[in-house]
Amino acid sequence: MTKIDIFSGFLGAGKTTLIQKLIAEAFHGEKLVLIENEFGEMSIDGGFLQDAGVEITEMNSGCICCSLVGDFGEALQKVLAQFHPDRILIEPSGVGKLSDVIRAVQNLHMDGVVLNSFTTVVDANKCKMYMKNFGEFYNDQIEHANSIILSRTRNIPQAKLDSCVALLREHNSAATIITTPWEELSGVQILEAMEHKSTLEEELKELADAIHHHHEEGECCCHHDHEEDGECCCHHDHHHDHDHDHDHGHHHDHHHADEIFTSWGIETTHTFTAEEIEQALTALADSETYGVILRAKGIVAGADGSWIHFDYVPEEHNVRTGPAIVTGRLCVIGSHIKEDELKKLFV
Ligand SMILES: Nc1nc2c(ncn2[C@@H]2O[C@H](COP(=O)(O)OP(=O)(O)OP(=O)(O)O)[C@@H](O)[C@H]2O)c(=O)[nH]1
Repeated sequence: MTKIDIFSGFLGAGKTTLIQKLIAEAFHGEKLVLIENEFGEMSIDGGFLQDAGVEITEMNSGCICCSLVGDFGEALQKVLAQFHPDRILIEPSGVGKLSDVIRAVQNLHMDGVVLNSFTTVVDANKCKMYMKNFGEFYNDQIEHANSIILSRTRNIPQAKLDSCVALLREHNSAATIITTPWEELSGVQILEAMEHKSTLEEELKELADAIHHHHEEGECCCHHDHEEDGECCCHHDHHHDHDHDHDHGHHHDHHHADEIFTSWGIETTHTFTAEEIEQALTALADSETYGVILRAKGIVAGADGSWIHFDYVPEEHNVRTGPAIVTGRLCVIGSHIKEDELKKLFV
């Protein structure tokens, strides 16, 4: 039996960090496959997972709710046949809807596979802001999680933590919520909370009902009403769909991630100093100039021969040295981002 664990969470919440901890501390002796569906031009990571002997399948094309159904099914079948893993870890894009991912997995009806857990990682400091600004995506991730794991709770003011938990509870009364800083917990403790069976069973039942309902309505995973043409928009090009909606003068309140979020990425042979990267990341907070930047990450050559690895989420960035990669690359994700201005910073 292969367990599937889904690790949802908004851009930069800490999904990869959590997976890393569980691999180091909780999944000992298990054969693991990680399927990543990054939003953006390229996936950037420091290679730690390969080092840990984890098979990685990347799916970098397209929106999760549509591409998942076909490509994802294929990717899953392939890794099952090839590796017979004990566990498949799925890390959907930070702007993917968890309900779409769960539904896509369930619709595959694969033998020998059990949906084991669906977890959402939440940055405790940004919960309120993201709920307000990106609720359609963010709240879906909260509502469908059977456990919610807060990141960055170490030095958070008590009142902020309380209000974060209260907000989460408004959207999900049943999930196990982990509020303890991860450093104080073992991976095994976290995994036990993730696998909290009773809520998972309830959640699966609710989802089964929802899927049944969904089929009755003749809707596809996009929640669009396709009665007019009887076809699921998943087979269409998204942009075509928009035209279609405009043509018929009706609008819907369901968005694809790529309608709201955009990404810009480059491969670069330029060298940078750590100070230059620091300055560039500090500048990203200026949303007038750059748009709302939600996430940036990259690995670029340092002017001194080292390699610079960096991460950015609003109000926080991290610049460090790390191993070389085959060519420098970086990626920026946000809402209404201004590529021309970003180029001035990084090109
Ligand atoms: N201080 C602190 N930083 C954290 C914590 N979790 C993650 N980070 C940092 O936040 C940044 C993003 O973490 P990731 O684990 O890459 O987040 P992700 O959800 O995989 O991000 P995406 O790449 O957008 O999918 C990194 O710089 C982490 O080191 C935490 O609990 N505390």
